[in-house]
Amino acid sequence: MIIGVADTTFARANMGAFAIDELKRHTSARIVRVTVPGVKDLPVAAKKLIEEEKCDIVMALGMPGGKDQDKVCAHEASQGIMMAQLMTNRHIIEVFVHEDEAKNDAELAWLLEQRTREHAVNVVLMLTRPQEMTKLSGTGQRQGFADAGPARK
Ligand SMILES: Cc1nc2c(=O)[nH]c(=O)nc-2n(C[C@H](O)[C@H](O)[C@H](O)CO)c1C
Repeated sequence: MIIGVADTTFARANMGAFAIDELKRHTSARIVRVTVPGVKDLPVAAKKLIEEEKCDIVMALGMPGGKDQDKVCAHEASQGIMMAQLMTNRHIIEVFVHEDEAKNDAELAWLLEQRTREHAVNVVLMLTRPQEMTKLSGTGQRQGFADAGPARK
């Protein structure tokens, strides 16, 4: 099994390093990493990891900024990532932390790491123990901030 990790220099933390550290805690799968400038470069990076590096699944890690043009970029990048998934029939787990989700730098640093790590666990489960994901179905999981939990009647 091979896991791809694509991250960006635009992000304000080393999301790739967090992902690889967490993946290694849960799997001995080979990991291939690539770093690109920004989120709009992630779709082709992920597609190349799948097609050229034979990755079974890819984490696409990015941090959209807080400006309007950043949000447009992020939307375009998401669409590209979805297209790459459909073209390759492989999951590309998009891990985006929007800069304005956090109330300050400290919270942003924490969120960039926490969301990345929690999605790395998802990736390992999806790849190696998908039945464990099914056990979590409908439980209101969130990555980073607190889980929402299941809705109650
Ligand atoms: C406006 C803008 N905003 C972001 C952003 O919020 N987050 C990010 O990771 N990258 C951004 N970029 C850079 C583009 O994603 C891309 O790297 C360049 O357009 C070069 O292809 C751009 C150009």
